[in-house]
Amino acid sequence: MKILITGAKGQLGSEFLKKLNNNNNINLLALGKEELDVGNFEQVMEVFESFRPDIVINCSAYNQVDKAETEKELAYRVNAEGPKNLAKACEKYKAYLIHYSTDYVFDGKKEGLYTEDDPPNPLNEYAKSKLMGEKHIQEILENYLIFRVSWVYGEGKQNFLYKLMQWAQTQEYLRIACDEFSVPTSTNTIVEVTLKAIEQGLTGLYHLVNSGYTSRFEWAREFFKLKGIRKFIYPAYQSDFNLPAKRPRFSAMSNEKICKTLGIEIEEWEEKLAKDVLELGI
Ligand SMILES: NC(=O)C1=CN([C@@H]2O[C@H](COP(=O)(O)OP(=O)(O)OC[C@H]3O[C@@H](n4cnc5c(N)ncnc54)[C@H](OP(=O)(O)O)[C@@H]3O)[C@@H](O)[C@H]2O)C=CC1
Ligand SMILES: Cc1cn([C@H]2C[C@H](O)[C@@H](COP(=O)(O)OP(=O)(O)O[C@H]3O[C@@H](C)C(=O)[C@@H](O)[C@H]3O)O2)c(=O)[nH]c1=O
Repeated sequence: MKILITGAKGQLGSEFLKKLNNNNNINLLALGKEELDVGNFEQVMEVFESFRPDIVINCSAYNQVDKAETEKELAYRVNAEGPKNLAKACEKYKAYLIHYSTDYVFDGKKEGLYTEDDPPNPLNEYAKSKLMGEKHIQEILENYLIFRVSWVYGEGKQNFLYKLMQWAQTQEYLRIACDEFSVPTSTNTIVEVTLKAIEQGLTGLYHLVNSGYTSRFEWAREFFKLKGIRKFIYPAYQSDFNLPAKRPRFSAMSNEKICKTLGIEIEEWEEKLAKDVLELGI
């Protein structure tokens, strides 16, 4: 089986590589953005023409939420045009496309966990570009799987835990939002569940997150406790930070649909975080 991974140098792409690299049944082509720019349609078609993948796992993204407000064109190129190009190529070469979207497609006004039936209403340019990416895929392809994930962390830098470690080194105490809620989700969980879904040839849109939900403040406290870092964390409000992009206050999603469909349980975020800190040194 031939699998193409795009955005392979990011935190999710790297986790897939760790898992799939030594599998003799898989012919893996993992390309970073220098080798394959998903926003370049001709380049995408060239890679498909020569490699002819059966499965494409799109880990590429423009993920800088605040910068996307001003670098709008680039954000849409990667997050909307990229998936569109990949979907067109998958349609032509009969490949199965796996793609990732975000909890930020929601506005955070629901009083409960978001399900796949809830209407999106993105608040910022990053989220609008990601929603557009979802829509392009759904319009072009039938053989696709879109997973909305949230607050992703792994062995990379594009995550909140990495930022916390940086802040802890440079600030006397931390001020962390206690009014912003979602689900911290491990790249390891995302890879495991994605591979199970691929095995079953699942198609459609699903929410894929660890179980439970929390605030940024509690997430930070739990993380520092697990790391043995004694640092005072002051509960602040989202509005204190005056960030360029608006973020939903409560975007926690339910993983019930994917769990029921695959007949699995997904670990609570605290348990998974404890394991990741211990085993991976996150
Ligand atoms: N990180 C998070 O908190 C969340 C992530 N997601 C989604 O999960 C998926 C995986 O994200 P994650 O691994 O965390 O993100 P990363 O930012 O770690 O990885 C994304 C990768 O895509 C690369 N990339 C950027 N532009 C292009 C391009 N034009 N062509 C090909 N590759 C490109 C990036 O390169 P470079 O860094 O050099 O620009 C980076 O290596 C994405 O779809 C993301 O939107 C959803 C919710 C939360
Ligand atoms: C500067 C600062 C921010 N904050 C809070 C408020 C703010 O909303 C939040 C921003 O953190 P980040 O920039 O890491 O978060 P952000 O990049 O918005 O994280 C999101 O990334 C994208 C890719 C997603 O799809 C989402 O699921 C989510 O993971 O942190 C603090 O608590 N303390 C601080 O000192």
